Amino acid sequence: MNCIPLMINGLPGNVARIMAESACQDERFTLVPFSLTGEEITLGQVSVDQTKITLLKPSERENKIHEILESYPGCICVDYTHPTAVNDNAKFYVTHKIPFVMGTTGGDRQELERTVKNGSMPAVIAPNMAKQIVGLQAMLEYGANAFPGLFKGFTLQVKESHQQGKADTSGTAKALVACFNQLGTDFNLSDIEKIRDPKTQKENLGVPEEYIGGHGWHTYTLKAPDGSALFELTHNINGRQIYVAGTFDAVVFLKNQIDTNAFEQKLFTMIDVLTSGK
Ligand SMILES: NC(=O)C1=CN([C@@H]2O[C@H](COP(=O)(O)OP(=O)(O)OC[C@H]3O[C@@H](n4cnc5c(N)ncnc54)[C@H](OP(=O)(O)O)[C@@H]3O)[C@@H](O)[C@H]2O)C=CC1
Ligand SMILES: O=C(O)C1=N[C@H](C(=O)O)C[C@H](O)C1
Repeated sequence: MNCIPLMINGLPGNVARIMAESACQDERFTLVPFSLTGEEITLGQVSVDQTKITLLKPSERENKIHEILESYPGCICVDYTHPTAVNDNAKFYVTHKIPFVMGTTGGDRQELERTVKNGSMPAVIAPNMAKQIVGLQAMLEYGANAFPGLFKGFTLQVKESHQQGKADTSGTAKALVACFNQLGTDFNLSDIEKIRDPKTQKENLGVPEEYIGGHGWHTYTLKAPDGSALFELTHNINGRQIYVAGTFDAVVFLKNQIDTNAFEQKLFTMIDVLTSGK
């Protein structure tokens, strides 16, 4: 397979950096030496491995993108930016006919889906790229479709803990709540408990010190109305490395879509990627 040119957007952010470093070590990809960044970023360049990556602010990117696409034909974008950037970035990719993986959470998700469906290139959008969590999500979706109302009358409590700088409520938690509600709970997204205080994370939850700055710990608790039954689902992720393999599978999945079909379907999730087995 020829190397896929990969443009990782969101540098110098935390997840984008791990993706870019991992892409440099992965012979399936060529890292494109440009990255979309935020308007406030003062850095002009960052170094990843031996590669110098030029950062492009929203006000600069239109002038540069044609040259980038000419130099890196077949380029695929990976977006780990900011919830406030999701919709504009998606429109940018669609306008320039760039297939993309949207790992960034937040924004207007319905508008995001419409943007992709009205475009001409495929995209994978998922609030969680960790394959094991995607699998768990698929199992819950299966359960919700097969046994709707199974937990009717049960109460649901949702707690998610992330690094203090996380801008939004966990997109993963929101996606799982949708399954639990189909299973019969009546839970409002605004009742998700966001834990962002490092002291609480360390002392009450037991998040290891070295991961206070980068973790995603989630617990969903279902209780029977009379208190006689309790079910709990927990997934605790330390660090961010786990998101790399799924993201890169999504890129290869998109490349296969482009090579093999006429894009009847443009919008894909990580469950599609996992199901494809590629
Ligand atoms: N799907 C998944 O599996 C996962 C998703 N995520 C999601 O990825 C996103 C990024 O997380 P994380 O790296 O921790 O966040 P960070 O805040 O560390 O990084 C985000 C970066 O994006 C930059 N940015 C802001 N606006 C734009 C813009 N318009 N275009 C491009 N870049 C921009 C920020 O710049 P500035 O600092 O100036 O704002 C910052 O450098 C979050 O939404 C998070 O929830 C995280 C992990 C896994
Ligand atoms: O910001 C993060 O860190 C994460 N964001 C995603 C989310 O909002 O669910 C995925 C994971 O929890 C890490």
